[in-house]
Amino acid sequence: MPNSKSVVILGAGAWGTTLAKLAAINGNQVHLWSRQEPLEKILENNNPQIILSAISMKGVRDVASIVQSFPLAPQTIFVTATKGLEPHTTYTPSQIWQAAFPNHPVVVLSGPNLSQEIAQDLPSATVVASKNANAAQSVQLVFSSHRFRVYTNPDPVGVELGGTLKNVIAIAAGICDGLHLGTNAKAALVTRGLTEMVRIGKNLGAITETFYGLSGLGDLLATCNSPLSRNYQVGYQLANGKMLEEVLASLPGTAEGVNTCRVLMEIAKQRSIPIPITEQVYQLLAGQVTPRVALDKLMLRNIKPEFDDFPREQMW
Ligand SMILES: NC(=O)C1=CN([C@@H]2O[C@H](COP(=O)(O)OP(=O)(O)OC[C@H]3O[C@@H](n4cnc5c(N)ncnc54)[C@H](OP(=O)(O)O)[C@@H]3O)[C@@H](O)[C@H]2O)C=CC1
Ligand SMILES: O=C(CO)COP(=O)(O)O
Repeated sequence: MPNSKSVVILGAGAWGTTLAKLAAINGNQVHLWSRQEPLEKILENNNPQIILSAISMKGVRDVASIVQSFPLAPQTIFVTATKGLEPHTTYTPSQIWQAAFPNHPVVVLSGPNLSQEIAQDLPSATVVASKNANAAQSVQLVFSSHRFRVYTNPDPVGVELGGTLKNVIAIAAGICDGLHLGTNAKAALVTRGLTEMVRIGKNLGAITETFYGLSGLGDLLATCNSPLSRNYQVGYQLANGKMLEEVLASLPGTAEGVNTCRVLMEIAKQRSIPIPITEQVYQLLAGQVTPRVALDKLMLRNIKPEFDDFPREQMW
């Protein structure tokens, strides 16, 4: 294949395995790494043009520092598909990769991508975002197929935060469905959840419009409406009376929203950003409130205008 690339995928979990298949379908030479094997051989023998990380948030920094110890071609592109935030530093995965490899292009891949559906060959779309347009376009070509439509976007911060912040709202959506609160409640929750995502995103330097695209609203809808989502499952099972430890132990894979929620509360406190839904999810995960009390606390907040920053000329 003339445009075939050497692609190393780090993390042989649900998402890494699915992305490896998508890249292989297009004739790329794909090498999937799980931490049971030595990374050295894969990196040294294959001269990767693209290194994609689908590692859970908790492993990103360690894996990035292992990769740092190997010589790489200067044009090697890093792609990150992790949806999480690092505790304490509050870094996003792409910030960790960019800090470890300051001279390499970094691309964020994120969208409404429940891996089980993609693995069944169902149609799906995603976004690849980077400050480096050429790098984003290269990654777009690697993964685009008749079943996986890949868009480029110049706002990596917004794309990455969309995929990360929606996980907390998906926990809340699972609670909403687990309590059988109805379609009106779910619509209100998801819409106000998007408002929280935009508020945090803008504060962290994202472009607002990005949150209304695939990686924001798109992923929010997919994750808040699917029992395939691990984050949704956390909320649903908590609403049905299970303990958090019990839910996490039985979950197939990682629910990043649990840790993301804790990190978001730190960010919101430092920057005085109001995020009431996230705050109730946080208190629920910490065992400080029951689902019903969290609901009442949200419904009984002070009444207020719908939008924080409606255009001045449109106000009364
Ligand atoms: N599944 C999905 O539908 C999607 C997932 N994502 C995101 O992708 C990321 C991975 O998700 P997913 O594949 O589903 O999760 P899984 O739990 O299935 O896999 C997690 C992966 O991370 C690796 N890992 C975990 N901790 C460490 C560590 N300390 N050091 C090295 N490797 C580690 C695991 O390795 P090992 O197997 O050796 O434990 C495994 O390869 C998450 O951030 C998730 O939000 C994004 C889009 C879709
Ligand atoms: O990010 C995802 C879909 O886009 C996967 O969601 P979960 O991690 O909640 O399963």
